[in-house]
Amino acid sequence: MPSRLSHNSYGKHRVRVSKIRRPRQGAPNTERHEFVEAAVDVELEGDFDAAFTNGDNRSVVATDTCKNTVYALAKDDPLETIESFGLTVARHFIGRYEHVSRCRVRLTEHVWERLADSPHAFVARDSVEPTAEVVLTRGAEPVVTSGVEKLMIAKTTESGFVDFHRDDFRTLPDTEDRILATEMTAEWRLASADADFATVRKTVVDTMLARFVDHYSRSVQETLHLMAAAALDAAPAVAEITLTMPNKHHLLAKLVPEGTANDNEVFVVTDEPFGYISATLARE
Ligand SMILES: O=c1[nH]c(=O)c2[nH]c(=O)[nH]c2[nH]1
Repeated sequence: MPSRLSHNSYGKHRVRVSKIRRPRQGAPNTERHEFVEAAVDVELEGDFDAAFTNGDNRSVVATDTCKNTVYALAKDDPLETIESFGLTVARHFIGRYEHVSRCRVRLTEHVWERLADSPHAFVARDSVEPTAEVVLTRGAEPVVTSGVEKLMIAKTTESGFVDFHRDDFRTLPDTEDRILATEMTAEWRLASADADFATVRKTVVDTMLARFVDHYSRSVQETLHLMAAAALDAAPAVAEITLTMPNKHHLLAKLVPEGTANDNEVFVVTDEPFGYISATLARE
């Protein structure tokens, strides 16, 4: 069967790195540390066809080398944000290897919060994972997309779902009062790689959360759209935003003994199947 290699990429995923930023003053147990942790995916595209089609590895920068590179770059990069470290990694691969035409770096941060104002103790309280993706194509500007995963939000009223399509496959009744719960993923593409990533991140997340609270939700679709539109309005540095909201259903529990009332108090929480709602909003 004749075939053509139409696309290929390779790299190392989940290179887990942490860094202590040390002010380098005072005794080791008194200096005030900053502690950051991320998992880094590196993917390369370029002149690698021969490795796939001929077993010719001469151009292959080993995935093990990709892993070593992440740790080597973390020594000198302050890891100020996952976006800025992603840019450092992508620029390294494009700068050093002429046969690499595109480098895609995806990072997920594991957030450590300072504990009890200690100079060197931290706690991870939050399920939220900040994410970033940097795609650098040779000869082009880097494209930076920031995001969050596992942002768990819920409201216990001010949500309903009525008047949806009627046919003989529908069984779900209209409801004017239900729990709306989701584990949101958001990704926002920055118009420029020079953006102040941390400030934009705070603006986007705070704005979306405020919008989640401030209205009666007629559907996940409407709420998602309101949140994305508010984020675009509040953050001019964002060119496009995609939100994904799985609908984590809380279904009214049928209580025993038979006939016991359940006045919207006790619910069965279901994982699967779940509704899956997603949309992208771009600036006009
Ligand atoms: O907000 C919702 N959107 C839907 O599309 C949907 N479908 C469903 O069964 N429940 C819900 N809720």
